[in-house]
Amino acid sequence: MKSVDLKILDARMRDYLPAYATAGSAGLDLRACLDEAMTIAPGQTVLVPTGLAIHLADPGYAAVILPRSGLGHKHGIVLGNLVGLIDSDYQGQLMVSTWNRGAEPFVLQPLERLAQMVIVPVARVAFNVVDDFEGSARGAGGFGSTGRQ
Ligand SMILES: O=c1ccn([C@H]2C[C@H](O)[C@@H](COP(=O)(O)OP(=O)(O)OP(=O)(O)O)O2)c(=O)[nH]1
Ligand SMILES: [Mg+2]
Repeated sequence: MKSVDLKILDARMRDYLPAYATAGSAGLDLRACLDEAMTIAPGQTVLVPTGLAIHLADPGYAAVILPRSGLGHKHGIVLGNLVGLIDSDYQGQLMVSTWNRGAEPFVLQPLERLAQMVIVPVARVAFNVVDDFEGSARGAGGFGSTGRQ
């Protein structure tokens, strides 16, 4: 398993480090590093600190922050940026843009798990500018061009 440097920015997080819940989990839950409960009104977006920083260091990796399915589906708590992308050279605090897209106020509790982070491999490319592409089966056929069945 790859080792990633992690800084604990708030001492309370020491006992709540992100961990895989099961041997097959892809996501690491991120918690709300809050001093007190916070009510997020319908339609409101708040930036929630996690009390943690990571430094992936290797440009062949990134982290993505995704909603937790239960919070998103049942309570409308998703991400203001839809998906958060953590660059391999980012060393600042992991922040969760938290959007209540639901119809009811949502009370976010201190240390509640509010989003999840997935570490992903990244292919970085150099562009080769051309006038024409080599032919492909799809060509420029776009949305729906292969039909529905
Ligand atoms: O949900 C998120 C998204 C991003 N970040 C941090 C890590 C990321 O590396 C940095 C910049 O994010 P991004 O590149 O998506 O934002 P930007 O608006 O393009 O800002 P910048 O000009 O800093 O690149 O902010 C978070 O902590 N949480
Ligand atoms: Mg950017």
